[in-house]
Order: sequence, then C-alpha cells, then structure tokens
Amino acid sequence: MDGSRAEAYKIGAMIRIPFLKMHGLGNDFVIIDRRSGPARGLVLDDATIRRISDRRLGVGCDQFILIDPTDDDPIAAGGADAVMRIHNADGGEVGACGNATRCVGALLMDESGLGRATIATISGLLRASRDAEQHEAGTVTVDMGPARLDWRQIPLAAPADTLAVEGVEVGPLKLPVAVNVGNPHAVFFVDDAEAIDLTRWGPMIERHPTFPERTNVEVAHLLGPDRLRMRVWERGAGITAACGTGACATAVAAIRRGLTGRTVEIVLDGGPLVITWTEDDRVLMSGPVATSFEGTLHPSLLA
Ligand SMILES: N[C@@H](CCC[C@H](N)C(=O)O)C(=O)O
Repeated sequence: MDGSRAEAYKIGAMIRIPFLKMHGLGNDFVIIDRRSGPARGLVLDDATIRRISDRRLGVGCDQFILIDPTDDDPIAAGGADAVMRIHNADGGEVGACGNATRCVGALLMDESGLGRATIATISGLLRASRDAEQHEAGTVTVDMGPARLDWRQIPLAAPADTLAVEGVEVGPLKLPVAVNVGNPHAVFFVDDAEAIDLTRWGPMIERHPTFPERTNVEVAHLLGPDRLRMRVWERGAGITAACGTGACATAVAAIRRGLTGRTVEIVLDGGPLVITWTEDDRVLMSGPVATSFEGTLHPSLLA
C-alpha cells in the first residue's frame, strides 16, 4: 500500500468519510468536502477515486469532486469561496465540469445565504449565481469564462483551423469544431445526433492523435431556431446524460458556424441547458442542480 493510500485507509477505518451525491441533468457526482470535519486532510490517489467512482464496486459517479479550503491555495488567488477539484470516473484530474460547478455553486450559496459564489478551479475562477426565481426553481447560472479557440489552447497537436479541424475523420464524423471551455471539446454537426453510435466512435475520437490531452466528443443537430440536440461521449467517463461544458462548447461552435444566435438551448439526454456566449466573450450556462443522497464511504473503498 503506498503512502497516500495507507493514510486514506487509516483515516477511513477510524472515521467514516461523508460524501454527497449530486447531479445536474443526470450527470452525477460524488462530492467530498475537505474544508472541515472528517474529510479534512484526506489524501486520495487516482486508483481510490476510480474505485469510489466505479458503479459496480463503489458509490458510482461520472465525476468525483473535492471541495477544498482556499487557505494558501495558489489557484484561489484573486478571491474565492472555495476550491473545486474535478476528477473523471477514470481517476484523472481535469480542468472543468459545468454541471458540477452549478452543484458546488448551489452548495456554497446555500451556506452563505447569498445569491453568488466564486469557485476556484485549475482553469480559473468561476462565478455562480442565482436570483430568487432561480432559487425557487432549483437552477443556477455559472459564468464559465471565455471560450478558448486557438489551436494551442484546445490543445491540438498541430496548427489547424478550429472551426473545422481537418484530419479528424472517424466513421460518419468529420471536420469538428474544437473549443476549450476549461477542458477540450470536439463538436460534430450531423444530420441526426440520435443516429450516431457514440459508443463506437466516441473512444476513437477521444484518443485521436490530433488531441494530445484527449478530448470530449459532442454530436449535435439543429432542432429549430437557437435550439440544438446534443449527445456526448465524455473523456474519462464515456456516455453521460449531460455535459455542461459540452453544452457550452456546442453553443459556441454553433454560434461560430453561424447556425444560431448568441443564446442557445441545448437539449441533452437528461434535459435542457441554456447557454449564452456574450459579446465580451463570457460563456454563461444556466440549468438545474439536484441532491440525490448523503452517505459515508465504506472503509474498504479506501483500502
Ligand atoms: N460532465 C462535465 C465534464 C467533465 C469533465 C470532462 N469529462 C473532461 O474530461 O474534460 C460537465 O458537466 O462539464
């Protein structure tokens, strides 16, 4: 047993570590709050996170979320209410998760009683907000920051036009729009997103050599004016019911291609998100948050 695993087990065997299970449109998370209480100081390696995230062995989730204190954390510089660290179900740490940002934003706003919260992530500070009407409806808006559109920012392996990336041709999918909203996305516009076999093509695009950090994969078609249907294959998690950053990337891609106006409804398997890409380059995402249950981790998951 390596050091961090032994430490996690020691803590977990003595004290049950509490977690919260939340979701945004069915994209679900195990959330552990390390700011205080039994989880403070808990160290978890990628293998442990993978085990907890496994739906057969552990609690099960698409993403594993840690809420950390801001004290002395360089990523919280500039002023944040908490730090959020995001891991995919495969254990790897990633830069963004739109649905989890709404969930953590709601938790922080519940705590403070205010209508806004600032969350530090490795990709930057994100601002969550809700007015009284949204509070009542259980929805939150997050400013996901600017859309990164240069090939180096995606990143791509070589210079390319991110509006139609040449050389990515897998089955029926080609010429994706590449967008980074804190994490990389390849958005394919197709005639019928329902007809695309994402289980087959998704993993091949996720690991295509064009994307050195791998990529999330979206397929989308227009449903009507400013309304798109989108399905997703998530890097490190596979098909999920919704992907907030995927919806942001798809909206930005559609706007860049001239398919829609600047506010777009994206209909995912789990339901709709509303995305606005402002003239001053902020990507705003609004949608629901929900808590499923609270629990404690069984010590065997930390062993
Ligand atoms: N479900 C998320 C995105 C999670 C991270 C993604 N799979 C990645 O690897 O970048 C969302 O709601 O944005």
